[in-house]
Amino acid sequence: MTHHPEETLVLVKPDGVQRNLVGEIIARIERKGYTIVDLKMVTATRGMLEKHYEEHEGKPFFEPLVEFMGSGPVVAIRLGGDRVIEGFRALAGKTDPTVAAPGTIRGDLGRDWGAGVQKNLVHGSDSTLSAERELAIWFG
Ligand SMILES: Nc1ncnc2c1ncn2[C@@H]1O[C@H](COP(=O)(O)OP(=O)(O)OP(=O)(O)O)[C@@H](O)[C@H]1O
Repeated sequence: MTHHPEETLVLVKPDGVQRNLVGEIIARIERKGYTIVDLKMVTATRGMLEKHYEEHEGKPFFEPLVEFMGSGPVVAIRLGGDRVIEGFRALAGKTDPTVAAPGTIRGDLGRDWGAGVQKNLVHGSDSTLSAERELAIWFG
């Protein structure tokens, strides 16, 4: 049987695009050895974001998060590689960029800009099930 490496959805969020960190973030992903299978820049619709963040619906940060994520273009990446889901999340670092470990994308490039942990540069799917669901939203 042929070997199909795992895939995950990575997003460079609007703060990463606005700060011109797309190249830096992609360079880290490539140096780690993962494969960019597909990539596009897109400004998400409200519908896409409501689906993407459906697990957070009703939480106090949901509305501001959807608004922020639709405030400008994001770079969506279909990323492949063995254990890429956990591997990319390790590269990204903890959700809160203020305390994310140095060496990670969020730890090296992120901080609190006054809206708590919202502007944390990247998203990465957290399970095979979310990866499949999220890749369908962003890549159809
Ligand atoms: N308390 C909060 N206040 C503001 N924004 C938040 C808060 N918690 C989470 N977020 C935002 O919602 C996103 C999704 O939250 P989640 O808990 O799934 O974090 P994560 O799994 O580390 O991040 P992601 O799913 O984006 O990789 C976070 O990346 C962050 O942008």
